[in-house]
Amino acid sequence: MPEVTVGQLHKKFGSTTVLREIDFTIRDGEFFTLLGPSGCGKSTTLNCIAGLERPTGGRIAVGDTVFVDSAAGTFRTPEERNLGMVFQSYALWPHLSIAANLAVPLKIRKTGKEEQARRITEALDKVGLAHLKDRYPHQLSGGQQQRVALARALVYSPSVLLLDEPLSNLDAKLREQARAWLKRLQTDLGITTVYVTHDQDEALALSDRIAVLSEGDLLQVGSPHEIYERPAAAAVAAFVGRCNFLRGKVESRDGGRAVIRLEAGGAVVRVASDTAVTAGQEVTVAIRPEKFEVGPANRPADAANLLRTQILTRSYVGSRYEYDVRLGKQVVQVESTEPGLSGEVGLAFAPESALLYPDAALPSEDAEELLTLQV
Ligand SMILES: Nc1ncnc2c1ncn2[C@@H]1O[C@H](COP(=O)(O)OP(=O)(O)OP(=O)(O)O)[C@@H](O)[C@H]1O
Repeated sequence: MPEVTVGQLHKKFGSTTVLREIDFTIRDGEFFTLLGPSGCGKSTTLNCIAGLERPTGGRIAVGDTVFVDSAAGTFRTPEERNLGMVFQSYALWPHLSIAANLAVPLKIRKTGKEEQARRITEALDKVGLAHLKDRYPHQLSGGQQQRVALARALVYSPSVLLLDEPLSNLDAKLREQARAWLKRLQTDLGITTVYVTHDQDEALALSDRIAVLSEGDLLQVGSPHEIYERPAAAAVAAFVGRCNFLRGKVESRDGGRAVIRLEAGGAVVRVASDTAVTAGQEVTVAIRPEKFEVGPANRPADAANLLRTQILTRSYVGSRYEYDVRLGKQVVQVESTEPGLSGEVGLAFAPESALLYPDAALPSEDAEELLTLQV
């Protein structure tokens, strides 16, 4: 299976730029996910790889085969690319049986009758539906239709599998089962897969690596662990998982740590930082809700950073409790297995478990509104 290289990919619709110089390489056999909020350009990127959109600039290649090279005027049609594609809508032909649906791409490729039958059985076996080959799409559940769509994309042995939100039409429980099944299938087949989703949990669970897009820019490419633990930008931290953003001003540096006075509550905290920040600079400190250790408000502050806060509300979410706490004029989200926290509490966090972004801008106005108390 080949690598997929996308270089300097640029796309405009009319005068609107929707992709700006996107660069990534997908490794052989990798499950690679394009993740980001609605409208960030995920589907456009996938469609450029599929050949359904013509990029305004850049280069796309699979192995040694160049699909697009804008500078050289190269553009291969979707049929010439031999990629397997599955859409959210499945796009099965309702008047054709399952076997006949799978035969369509084989007929287009002029595959012989016997070979067609062999490939159809093999592809349906892969998705566990060979016994339903004579049924029609409306006689199958949503989950089964989605498997048929996948079998139809695999039946002609594509070099790469392209999946655009394929699980979005399934209900929550089925979606989780389908996710595990899809991951097993992809691992068994070892097929290079490009997956589009706006669902961060799905991206974290399925992917070998994730590319996070925002408004046409590629913000970060990394393993799920890197994306969650070391987000390259505040916007990545905000989009993947829950995160608190605290504004502050750098007072000094202390070795590999920045000493910061927080705007909310006025506490002075230390945050590990490789980024060059200087005294007086405005920064944003990002801390995930599970990185806080909750304890008494009056314990000694020298062991770790300590924020004195007040519990506002508690929600039970099954495995843990989520608390909203007040820090100055801001609401901070905290996770704990302790059921009975109330009144004043101290939130401790290690300098290494917070993230520092060298600008005072919160990722979005929505986030700011959500996190600020109206007092
Ligand atoms: N054919 C088109 N003509 C004009 N604008 C388009 C066209 N297709 C997409 N766009 C715009 O390009 C931007 C990126 O769209 P795209 O579908 O790639 O986003 P996305 O991240 O896949 O979002 P979603 O998850 O909502 O599908 C959006 O602003 C969208 O409105």
